[in-house]
Amino acid sequence: MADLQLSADEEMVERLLDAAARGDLGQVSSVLSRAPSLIDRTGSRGWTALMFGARNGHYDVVKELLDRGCDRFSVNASSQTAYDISKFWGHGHVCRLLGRTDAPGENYFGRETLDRLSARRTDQAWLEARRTAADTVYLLFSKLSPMVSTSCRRQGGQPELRLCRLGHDAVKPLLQKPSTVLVFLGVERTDPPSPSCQADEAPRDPPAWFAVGTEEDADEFLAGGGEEKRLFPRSSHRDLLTLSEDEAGVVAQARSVLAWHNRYSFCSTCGGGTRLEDGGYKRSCLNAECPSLRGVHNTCYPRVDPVVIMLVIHPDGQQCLLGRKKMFPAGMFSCLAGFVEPGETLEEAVRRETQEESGVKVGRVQYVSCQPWPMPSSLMIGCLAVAVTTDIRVDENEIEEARWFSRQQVMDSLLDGAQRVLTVPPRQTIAHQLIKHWIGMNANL
Ligand SMILES: NC(=O)C1=CN([C@@H]2O[C@H](COP(=O)(O)OP(=O)(O)OC[C@H]3O[C@@H](n4cnc5c(N)ncnc54)[C@H](OP(=O)(O)O)[C@@H]3O)[C@@H](O)[C@H]2O)C=CC1
Ligand SMILES: [Mg+2]
Ligand SMILES: [Mg+2]
Ligand SMILES: [Mg+2]
Ligand SMILES: [Zn+2]
Repeated sequence: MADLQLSADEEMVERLLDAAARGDLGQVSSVLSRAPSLIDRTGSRGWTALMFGARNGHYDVVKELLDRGCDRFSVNASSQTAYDISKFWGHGHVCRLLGRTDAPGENYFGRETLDRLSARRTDQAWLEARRTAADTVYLLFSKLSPMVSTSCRRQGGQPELRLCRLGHDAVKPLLQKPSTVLVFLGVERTDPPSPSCQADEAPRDPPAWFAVGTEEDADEFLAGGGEEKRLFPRSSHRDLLTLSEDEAGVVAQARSVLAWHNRYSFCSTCGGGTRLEDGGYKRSCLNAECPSLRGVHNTCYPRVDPVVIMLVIHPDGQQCLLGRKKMFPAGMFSCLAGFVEPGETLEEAVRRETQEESGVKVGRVQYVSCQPWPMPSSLMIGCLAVAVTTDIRVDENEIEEARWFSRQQVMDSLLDGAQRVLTVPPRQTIAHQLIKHWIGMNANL
């Protein structure tokens, strides 16, 4: 009986997906009126009805699915949303309907979920009151790895990770250890108070968030999760990419600052001991004679390392230059990248790193968007660059191979097609977004 029900469901899903792909609004509405729960069901390679409608530019179908509350952010096996698909195939009217609620140019790790309230970092009394407030959220990091819980819901085959939010009581013993680092991350963003609020009611501070960092194993915390399975992921590069966009933004901030504390416990000018200040955003030298305390004391603040990352376009406009490092998985190629050096403009860094790594000379450089990359503190500055020469000679210390790939080859890889000759990095990387940006620049695709 259960099998029969299952196959009846599957048949309905097939009918729904087929109707969405054909633009048959009547059929889509009729299936969903009878079985509303099928709205986000997927067919082969994770395609939903919304994606099929978006792929073929069926405005009415997309609108109907959105009105019925479908999940506009679900991704297929190639990590594309319905928006990505409609943009890729040039259906501008459907793109506008699907409208992005994220800011233009926003990348993974880039979302400012909290209000950092940096002016409050020096207000000791306020910080102390927030530390012990009942609604304060603590994120625990052990050896720079955040404590997360796994959910049953699977996204692209991987379990979804969520940050564990602890209260003050849970972390109190840890906060008393001198080696523990505490960083004030900010407060939750709230809507402005509604006019119905009593004028004489004092506005309450929104919940504050702190990051607690320890270099010790903190496995005793893993047991406190009840039903949920808690863990400290050990592969930061891979596991951190499975957080939600909101949580990834908080982790980018917290992990970078904690990594700085971890590596800079002593004064870099005189080697003396240091004291934590400004809610964990400053380390001042304890030696009153230290030059780091006079003039510009920028050594006291967390570091950010600017890195240019560039998609270099062939002078014919139809190919792009991608390279692979030895450590990349087989078949994966990515944009070239390199650290900006002191006294260098972004444009010059793009030209220098491209020539060093591939031998290709670059002319015009255009900024696209940027991405904090908290492993440990890079700021990836994404650019498109136009090559003026095409011969490739790789720097084998850095790059194993670099090649020109045609627009079609890149499209096949983004769509996970059978003709794929390369794999591009996952959607959470700015490299992926730059590649997609270039493909999307041609509206006829
Ligand atoms: N989000 C994304 O899409 C991508 C992110 N990245 C990130 O960009 C960063 C830089 O790219 P990469 O190609 O390695 O850079 P580079 O091409 O500049 O080469 C890196 C090497 O240069 C040396 N180096 C020079 N200055 C610095 C500095 N300030 N910090 C660290 N190393 C420095 C290091 O050598 P040594 O170790 O011998 O001292 C390092 O191995 C990496 O951290 C990488 O994780 C890269 C590509 C894609
Ligand atoms: Mg380099
Ligand atoms: Mg490089
Ligand atoms: Mg370099
Ligand atoms: Zn000092």
